[in-house]
Amino acid sequence: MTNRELERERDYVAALYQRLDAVRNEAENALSEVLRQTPGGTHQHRSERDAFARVYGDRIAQLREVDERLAFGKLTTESGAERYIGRIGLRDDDREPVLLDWRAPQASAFYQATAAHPLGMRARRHLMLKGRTVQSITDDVFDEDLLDETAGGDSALLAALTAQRTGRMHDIVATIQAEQDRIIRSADRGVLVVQGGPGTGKTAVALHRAAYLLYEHRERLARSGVLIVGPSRSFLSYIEQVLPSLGETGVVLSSVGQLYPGIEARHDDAPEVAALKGSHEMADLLRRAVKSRQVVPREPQDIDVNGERLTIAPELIERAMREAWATRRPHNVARVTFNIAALKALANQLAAQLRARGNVVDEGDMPLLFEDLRTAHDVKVVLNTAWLPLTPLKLIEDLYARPNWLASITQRWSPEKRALLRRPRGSQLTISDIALLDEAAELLGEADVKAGAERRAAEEQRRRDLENAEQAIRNMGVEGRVSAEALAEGFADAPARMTAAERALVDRTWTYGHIVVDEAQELSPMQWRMLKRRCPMRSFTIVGDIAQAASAAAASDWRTALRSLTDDFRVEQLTVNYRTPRQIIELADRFATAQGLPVTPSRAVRDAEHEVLRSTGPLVESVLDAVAADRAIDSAGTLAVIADESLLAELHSALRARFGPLVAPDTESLQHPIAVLTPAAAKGLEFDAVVLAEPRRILRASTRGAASLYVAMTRPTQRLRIVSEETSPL
Ligand SMILES: Nc1ncnc2c1ncn2[C@@H]1O[C@H](COP(=O)(O)OP(=O)(O)OP(=O)(O)O)[C@@H](O)[C@H]1O
Repeated sequence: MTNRELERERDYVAALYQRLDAVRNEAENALSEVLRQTPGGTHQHRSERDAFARVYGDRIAQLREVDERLAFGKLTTESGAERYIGRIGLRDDDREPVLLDWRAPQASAFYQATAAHPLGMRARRHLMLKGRTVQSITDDVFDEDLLDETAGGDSALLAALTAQRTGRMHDIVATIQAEQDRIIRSADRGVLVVQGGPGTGKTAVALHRAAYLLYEHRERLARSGVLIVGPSRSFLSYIEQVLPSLGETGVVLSSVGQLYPGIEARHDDAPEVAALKGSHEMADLLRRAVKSRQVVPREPQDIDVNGERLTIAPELIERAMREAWATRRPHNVARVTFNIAALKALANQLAAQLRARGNVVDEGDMPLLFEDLRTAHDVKVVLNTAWLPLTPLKLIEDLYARPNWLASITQRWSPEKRALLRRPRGSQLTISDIALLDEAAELLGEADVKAGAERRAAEEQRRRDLENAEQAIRNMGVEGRVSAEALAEGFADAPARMTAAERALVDRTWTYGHIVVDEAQELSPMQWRMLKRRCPMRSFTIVGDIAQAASAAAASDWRTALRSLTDDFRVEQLTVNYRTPRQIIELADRFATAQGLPVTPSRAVRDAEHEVLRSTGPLVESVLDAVAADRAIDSAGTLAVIADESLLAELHSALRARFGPLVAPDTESLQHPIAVLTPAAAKGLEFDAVVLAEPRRILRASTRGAASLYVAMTRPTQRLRIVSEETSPL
């Protein structure tokens, strides 16, 4: 029976691949057709041709991405109808669906149906493919009458969980579990927090949810974009394949250190500095800092305008300032109002002065006087001293590098607290600085009024491009096959041509349709403020584990953590650990609970083949031995040596000397079988095996040492070895 079933599935899946090839051919033919059209005609024609070529090119690339495991499941309904589930939807020549996109509502029973709640289904079948061929099938039967005909066999989930890790995260589309599926498909509005212990699939769920939302709200989100924020660059490279493999390419991935366009911060400050920079009070401090750059002079100022002496009274400056403040615009924008108000008042004063000396000055002369004053050096100096144009970088650098100024705006701070911010100009920006720069940019506004106007013009152009694209699609008769948004992106002249995702990355003021934040427990109030500005509609998926919060600026519960974002959020819990075998997670949870961390207990789906091993002895030697012993068990898997920063360099060079090119060249890379990492760099990642070097050192490294150690212990999918010089706290 099983063989017959297997053959049947092979035939069906083979037909699906034929269909995929046919669709791809269609796109390739359409592309060649477009490219064959002779260039020439109007600029508009050429631009349309290029845009169509780009859209078809993208479609072909997308169809290539979904080749692997195109179909992975089948539902049999109570009436006997069969629905195949895959990475994308496909229809046959008669437009009948032959493969359902996993995100379609009719596919949801594949993930949700159970024997107790079969949701109108008789059976669910998992199809395991190798290349384009079905290798095996496993069935869950919800109807006892069908038991005879079913295949049985290994669970697809266990096969996925025990598979060797490659250093890159894979999609879980074939084996999403019911509790995960509910979260993935929940409504996009508002703020959703997904809390779960390590390895419960939070990252996987977050990424699949992004893919789901893009499917469900394609039009809106293609225009505004989805942003995924992760803790580090190495984490982003770990997850970057997942969405393309689900056919989604337009998502913006960014680490917190990359959220300010044009700058990439890769290192953070010392914990107590990061905690201060991340705290709410920095928002007030920056506001005061900006305000302190709007100064009414104490004394009247005597100036010279083309040989004419003028005295500028402090009251004149103050009145102009009041006018500017009334606009409630940011500093640099309001400065324009200030300047105009001051120049007008000065022009009146100058006119009165000239008239008093018997000159005739009428209304027609006023623009000339205004212009004379605007270009006069002395006037510029006075107005700039009163209201200096500022860039975010200059404001932040001054704040750190000018202790007297800092003291003048932080009178209630202790000298020790101020000293935390002290730093010479030109120092490298840290991850914590990024949110401060962003806050400063918000308070300052566009320094260059022209740049603002150019941006508005570009937005207007994009709107027109979109209308033209819609028209071009109607003209070509390809409605529903090509999206106007994608086509419009191709209209821009080559150097400026950017996808929505690319535009979002370079534009600080871009607002996204949805933001996914991973390892969200680490974010500081200032970082949440920055993210709130990136999505004023507050449509967020926030995933994390409060017990793993290791950064100094992190909060210890979600309500406090999210205070700068919203009070109104819903929390979903994930409770099954898919990564870490029972023995390891039990040890880790016991340790974390004893340390007072707010652990969310999770149930492991499997037992380890190997118990947790402990060894003591001279550290470097013992680590080398532990790595060698593990390679003897599995020479092809991934292994991470995790240690406190202070031990990293020594361990890394010893490992390089012993294991050569198997070891990553630096302490960030993941593309080698053996990685050497701090707990912070290992955050969110996983390896077949972990060698944990000198846990006591990690525990004592900071006030959040216990959380770092908890993170480190929960990285392995198979084996954990704990190595220490003397006794270990574990
Ligand atoms: N339904 C599933 N099917 C197959 N694999 C799964 C499933 N859910 C999770 N996994 C796997 O479990 C591992 C852990 O998932 P993930 O990294 O998303 O966990 P996490 O909760 O984000 O962990 P951490 O808090 O440690 O960052 C990954 O390898 C993921 O692919």
